[in-house]
Amino acid sequence: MPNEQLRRMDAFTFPSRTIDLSTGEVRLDYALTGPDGDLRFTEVVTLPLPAQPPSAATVATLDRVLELLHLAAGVSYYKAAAPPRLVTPAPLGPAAVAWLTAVYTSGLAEYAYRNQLPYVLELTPEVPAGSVPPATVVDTSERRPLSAVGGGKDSIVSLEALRRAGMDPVPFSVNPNHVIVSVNEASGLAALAARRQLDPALFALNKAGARNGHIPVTAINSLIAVATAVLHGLGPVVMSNERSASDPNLIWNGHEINHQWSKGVEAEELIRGALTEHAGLTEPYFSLLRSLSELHIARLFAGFTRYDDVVTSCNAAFKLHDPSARWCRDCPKCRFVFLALAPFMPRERITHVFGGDLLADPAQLPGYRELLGVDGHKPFECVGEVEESVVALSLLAEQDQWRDAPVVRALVEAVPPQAWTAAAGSDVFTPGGPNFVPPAYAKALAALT
Ligand SMILES: CC(=O)N[C@H]1[C@@H](OP(=O)(O)OP(=O)(O)OC[C@H]2O[C@@H](n3ccc(=O)[nH]c3=O)[C@H](O)[C@@H]2O)O[C@H](CO)[C@@H](O)[C@@H]1O[C@H](C)C(=O)N[C@@H](C)C(=O)N[C@@H](CCC(=O)O)C(=O)O
Ligand SMILES: Nc1ncnc2c1ncn2[C@@H]1O[C@H](COP(=O)(O)OP(=O)(O)OP(=O)(O)O)[C@@H](O)[C@H]1O
Repeated sequence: MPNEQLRRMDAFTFPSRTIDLSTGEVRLDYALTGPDGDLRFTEVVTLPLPAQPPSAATVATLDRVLELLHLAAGVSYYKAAAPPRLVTPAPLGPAAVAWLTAVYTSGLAEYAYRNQLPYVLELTPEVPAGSVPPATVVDTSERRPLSAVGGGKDSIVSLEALRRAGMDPVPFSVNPNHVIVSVNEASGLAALAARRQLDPALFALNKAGARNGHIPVTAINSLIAVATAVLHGLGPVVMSNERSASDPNLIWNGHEINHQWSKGVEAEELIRGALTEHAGLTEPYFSLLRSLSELHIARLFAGFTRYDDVVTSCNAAFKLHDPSARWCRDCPKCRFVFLALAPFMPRERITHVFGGDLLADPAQLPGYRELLGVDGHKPFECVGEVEESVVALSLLAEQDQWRDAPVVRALVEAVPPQAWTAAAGSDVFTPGGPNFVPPAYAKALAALT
């Protein structure tokens, strides 16, 4: 379909959704509609099946969670055209509407900014009038947690905190690649996995030049995790989203543009509200690491050596097409994670983990200048705050093993005096900020910190 036709699309709808309980296959149908005809898409999510068939009550709760997943996973297809109308298939309560609105506006804010589509930031879903039959209340707070694993350092810290506290976590991933499989193997814990298949028609449209950009992928993975927890009779979904995920990259047209929005605390509060209101789950989901900075998490991660051969935080390793084997060693995330881990590891160990030494490579200097706030704005990537980077640098400047590394030396000269002053008074190792961690889990984390 030519791009002009895509641009004339005026609505995005959610025609149907099915689940086959004998295979775990969930089919989510979408449509872009406009004067030149409709464009249909189907995303297929395959949930792992439990040993015993689910009860009718479980299926009813699952269905409510899948209703929310259907809405969230639409962002991938909506963004191909970005029509002005978003039309939901059924009535929703106020918490679900607030969550959905934020997923399509704040969650697509980076996309809107890059494509210069300010109206996306103001999108208001059209929700049919009517009330939603109340969901049956389900309290799973005392059951084994499902711990989302992304292959990087953060989810490893959570998994270890839960394991050490005797909470018997179940690792869970969507589309686990070789990195995630190896991390799970290194943990020694039996993991669950779900499959998610985007409609190939989307890739064809992308190739033909359709609108494209970043989507709030954590919102989607989170709901697949909650659906799996419900189906398997497990407890809360434990995420590993850090404090700085809530901080925007920049402000545009009066709106915060945050690459990591669906990892932030606002998204966490909204999804919890939607799950409680719409699916009846009283303690469905929280981030264990919410009160910690990236630098603090890096210090905790350095305490575990069993994952050194497999841990990979670099996003290039998680691309659907042509992924890198592990760290690419040349992106903002590789640069930031190296900087954050370096103060807490012997130089040989971190060089082994990454397969190279980024602070010995002067070609990395321009990227590090951005991370340290010397040039440009915070990159559109999962990286910590400028202050965290400056604190990490100040720790490196005190260590014999790092002081004379070319990148460390050049950065120490480039960072302005006021940034050093801010770093000196920094609270990066003091947990803080709003969080939704239940008391028993807070104890598990405190034992680690
Ligand atoms: C791996 C990655 O970083 N991908 C981002 C990249 O996409 P790229 O084209 O380079 O590779 P693919 O991920 O293979 O995507 C191929 C196309 O498919 C579209 N797509 C992918 C997944 C999906 O759920 N829906 C889709 O429509 C995608 O747009 C491609 O056209 O650049 C894209 C554009 O900026 C990003 O959207 C891709 O990000 C992935 C969705 C992804 O999984 N990214 C995470 C690693 C990520 O960025 N996590 C953030 C948290 C973001 C959040 O709020 O949840 C983080 O860690 O900070
Ligand atoms: N494929 C996936 N399946 C399930 N959960 C995922 C997946 N990828 C990421 N997550 C979860 O989403 C959240 C954000 O992912 P993120 O990539 O920031 O974390 P990470 O891989 O644990 O650590 P790092 O920040 O070092 O990459 C984490 O809670 C992570 O567990």
